[in-house]
Amino acid sequence: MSGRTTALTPPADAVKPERHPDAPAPGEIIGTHYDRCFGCGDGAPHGLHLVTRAGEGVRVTAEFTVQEAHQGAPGLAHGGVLASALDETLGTLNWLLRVIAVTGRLETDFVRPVPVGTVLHLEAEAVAVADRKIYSTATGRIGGPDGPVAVRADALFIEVKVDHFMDNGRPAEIDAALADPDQLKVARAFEVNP
Ligand SMILES: CCCCCCCCCCCCCCCC(=O)SCCNC(=O)CCNC(=O)[C@H](O)C(C)(C)COP(=O)(O)OP(=O)(O)OC[C@H]1O[C@@H](n2cnc3c(N)ncnc32)[C@H](O)[C@@H]1OP(=O)(O)O
Repeated sequence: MSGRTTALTPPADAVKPERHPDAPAPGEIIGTHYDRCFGCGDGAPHGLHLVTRAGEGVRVTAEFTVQEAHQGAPGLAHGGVLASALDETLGTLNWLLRVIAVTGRLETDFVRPVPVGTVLHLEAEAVAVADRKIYSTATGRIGGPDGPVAVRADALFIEVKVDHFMDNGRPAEIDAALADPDQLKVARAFEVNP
């Protein structure tokens, strides 16, 4: 992690993140946390449809194919879309920690242009935890998992309770989520009781 701003430098009392004993095994696909999520949901038509796998330790890998709907300049991915792919991959790390957390800060470097049709190979790792704060870092490579880095990010996620969504989400979608048994299963996986 580059720690480019002090906000992304873990404090002295930060500890190494610990993979939860019930976390998905290395190599296992980590399912979507919400069917309509722009990052990982199957029910988001213009979404990224990211498929993420658990890695060793507190690491995940993901692949994202840049589609025509993701362009910013002709034939090239929009930077915000690439930042979303990094954000989603980083967010999935919290599954391995078994905590619900949202992005507080995301710092992104765009190193190489990413053409439409490219498969972006993403890798993320949680590097430190301090109370509710989870520090993590990610890269996106092109041309293969060992190809050159096209994008990278450092992030700070903040642990929240399920009330964060109940209190702030639009009621129509919250009610639909609570009525969906699959969504409730996801919430139980996070050990929350909505
Ligand atoms: C029915 C439902 C089922 C649900 C089933 C599960 C669903 C699972 C969904 C997961 C979804 C993931 C999706 C992908 C990841 C997103 O894209 S998440 C969406 C984007 N992010 C957001 O919307 C977050 C918006 N921000 C907020 O709501 C609030 O600012 C936060 C982040 C919750 C923090 O507020 P707070 O809880 O009041 O915390 P606060 O006391 O201000 O800060 C706590 C600590 O964090 C630090 N901090 C806070 N913000 C920042 C910041 N921006 N920069 C630096 N430090 C910060 C503070 O300085 C403080 O540090 P200490 O003083 O403890 O050292």
